[in-house]
Amino acid sequence: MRRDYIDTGYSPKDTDLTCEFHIEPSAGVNFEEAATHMAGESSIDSWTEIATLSPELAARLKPHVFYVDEGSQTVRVAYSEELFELGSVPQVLSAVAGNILSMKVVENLRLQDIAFPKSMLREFKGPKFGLLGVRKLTGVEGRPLIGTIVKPKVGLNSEKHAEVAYNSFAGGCDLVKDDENLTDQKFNSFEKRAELTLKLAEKAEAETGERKMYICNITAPTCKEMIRRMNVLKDLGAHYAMVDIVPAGWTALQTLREEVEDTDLVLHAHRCMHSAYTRNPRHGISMLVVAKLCRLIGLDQLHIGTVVGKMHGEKHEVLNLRDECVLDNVPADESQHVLAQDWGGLKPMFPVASGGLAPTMIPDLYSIFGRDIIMQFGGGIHAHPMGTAAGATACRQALEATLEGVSLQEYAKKHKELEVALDKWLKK
Ligand SMILES: O=C(O)[C@H](O)COP(=O)(O)O
Ligand SMILES: [Mg+2]
Repeated sequence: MRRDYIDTGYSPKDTDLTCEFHIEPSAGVNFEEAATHMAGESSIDSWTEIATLSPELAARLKPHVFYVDEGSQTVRVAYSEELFELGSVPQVLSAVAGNILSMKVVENLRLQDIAFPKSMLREFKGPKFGLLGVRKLTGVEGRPLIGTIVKPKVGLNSEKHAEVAYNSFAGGCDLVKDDENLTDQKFNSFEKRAELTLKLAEKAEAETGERKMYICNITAPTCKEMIRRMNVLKDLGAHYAMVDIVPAGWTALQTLREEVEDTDLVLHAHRCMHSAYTRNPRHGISMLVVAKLCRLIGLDQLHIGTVVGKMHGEKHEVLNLRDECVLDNVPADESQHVLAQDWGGLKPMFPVASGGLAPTMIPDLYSIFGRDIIMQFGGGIHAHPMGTAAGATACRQALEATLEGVSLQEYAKKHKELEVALDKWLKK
């Protein structure tokens, strides 16, 4: 063993950042050796003994692998806070999810969770609005929010896009958002779409007496351009902006969060592309880590999966994400690779279920997530045989039925839009 990083007698300090990893050593490498290499490479060490690393420096900054379970291929490592730039998500990831994922000594390696110390939490603002702020802004209390994604994902011009959004609002949607791959294309420019859609959101508000929020995607090639788009939205009177968190990157998210201080926009986080590194259960970074970084940085709403829809993710994993979004104190759950996290007063995020949902799934969604969830329906609204507005109405009817404890079939007897939705999506 090159270094004494395996230290199962060590108790992590309050100021340590701790990580849980799943490790599969490569053939011929023993488990503790792989863990030692991984701990060293993610902190102070190199592939060979380095003369420039004095015993004093190593003693002060060395990682402590304080939990080792070869059977479950799990280790936990405590890192001194001194190793980190406390307010920098990119720097933390360059350390604990950086070179180590590429090392030959491991066949597979996955960062399962990071527990952040208070000293680090203090460097981040967390969400400006979060769950309670969104409830206040939308005026929706005591029930899940209903949202949609304008479909088709891309291709509609700005006028048509705004019209589809208007129909969704008029039918009963609280929120209407862009799809992840709609940004600023020739057929539908950012500026024109934002202007027309926000105008029709206002019209729908006046007609329905409900708050109607349009969530425009500001994902762009540079942070400078994203900030410009945020300011365009602010000047148009918008309350929201959406960003594709993984394609845009962590530095961009931290930059946008700073801009929220001036623009006062709620940040909706679309997690598209996360599965490039979260889906393989044996390698990469878990979605739990992604969710925690989003809360730390201060995004307000985050897609966490659907359980019953089209997106990958077992119920227990999705519920762990939900808990990490909303709880002030997350208890440790060894079997789920969840470390305890006291969020130190950072506000909860509003979890979003989106992808492959139909109004017929609302009772299941409600029993899985409860009331603090944003339910989003794309195809489940725009494919309604009576059109978009009826699709949105069917969702509101299904939610009313669920909240009243009435079956959808019973409620549909007096609610045509729901009846048609059941006919389409239940009898297939
Ligand atoms: O961005 C999303 O969440 C998806 O576009 C949802 O669309 P769907 O409901 O049609 O799957
Ligand atoms: Mg989408």
